[in-house]
Amino acid sequence: MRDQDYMNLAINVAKAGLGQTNPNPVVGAVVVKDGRVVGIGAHLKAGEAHAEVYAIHMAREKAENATIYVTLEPCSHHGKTPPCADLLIKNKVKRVVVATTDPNPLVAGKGIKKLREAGIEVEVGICKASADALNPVFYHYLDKKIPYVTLKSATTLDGKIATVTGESKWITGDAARLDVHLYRSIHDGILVGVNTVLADDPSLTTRLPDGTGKNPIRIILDTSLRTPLEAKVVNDGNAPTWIIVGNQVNREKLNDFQDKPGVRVLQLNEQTLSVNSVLTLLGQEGIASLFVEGGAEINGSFLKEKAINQVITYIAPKLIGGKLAPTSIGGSGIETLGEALQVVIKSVEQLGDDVKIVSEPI
Ligand SMILES: Nc1c(/N=C/[C@@H](O)[C@H](O)[C@H](O)COP(=O)(O)O)[nH]c(=O)[nH]c1=O
Ligand SMILES: [Zn+2]
Repeated sequence: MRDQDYMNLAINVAKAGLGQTNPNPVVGAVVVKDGRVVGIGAHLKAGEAHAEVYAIHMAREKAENATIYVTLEPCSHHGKTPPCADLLIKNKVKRVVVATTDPNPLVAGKGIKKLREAGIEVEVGICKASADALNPVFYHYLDKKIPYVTLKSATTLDGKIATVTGESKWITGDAARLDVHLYRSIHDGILVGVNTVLADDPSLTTRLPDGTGKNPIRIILDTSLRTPLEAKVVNDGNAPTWIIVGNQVNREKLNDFQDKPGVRVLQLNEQTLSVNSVLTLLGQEGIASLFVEGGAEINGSFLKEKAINQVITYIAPKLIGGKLAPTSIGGSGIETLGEALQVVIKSVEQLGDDVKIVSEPI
């Protein structure tokens, strides 16, 4: 196997931590000695061991004179765990292959420098693009301190999210809906508007066939606190629910929700909720990744602010028409094509009968 092959293995191992490590990045490490893999590790949870620690621990005495492949530069600062660079030096690793350097100013280049000063051969840049593609959430949240926003919509071929009579269950099939639950399971928060709560009474939990998958925090944008007291999101206790309201909501209305399990009402000091204030608040609350499931009005407000980092579109092979049938993005809309949010299509795939398109704003 070549360096690239071992690094691709480390990249795949890193994916074990997806959705579990925020606000830390996912990282993978593979230790190779005399052409044999002797240690593998992934960072699984912020505050717990780093990928290198697991891999070196598994390699034991074979780590001496071995090569370690790490998807991100080994840390050199004393965070919640001792520096990995010191661990590699202590275990007399011979060569360190790093896919990409750490964007964290605390770390950038320091780990590599420490290793080289200890006489360890360090190579940087193998599979850099694939390694960077692991952590868009980490890079974005570190830089901006607001969540990385994925906007998801599910429409018919003619772009509708429901019929003129409001019927929407279901537009997409099981495979696409399962895919949505996989996204939910790796996100810190899922956000809908109160109109979706009123129309669908959604549970917004992760329901994977094997019953695994963590539930994201359910975030409801609800300027005047119209969320019904009997709604699933405030009664099922399956996941925390944060209802974000404007400053016109009075005290007794707020008190109605205080004994609801896991429900927090967060009041912003503005009459109507602006996307930027919501994202700033969620960033402060530690939400690094946000899955926006609409509906149309909410999607419209995120589009207006261009507060979108990734778009997941599911298209079902159905036509329902209807001038009044809602499309996936409502709101006041963008008036000129020149101001359109231009995206790059990253992938197109078939999921059952539906098509899934992943795109990212340029
Ligand atoms: N109508 C559809 C969707 N609809 C999405 C939202 O309008 C629903 O309220 C929300 O997914 C329900 O959440 P739940 O109760 O946790 O299942 N989303 C999809 O991917 N396909 C659809 O056909
Ligand atoms: Zn480390």
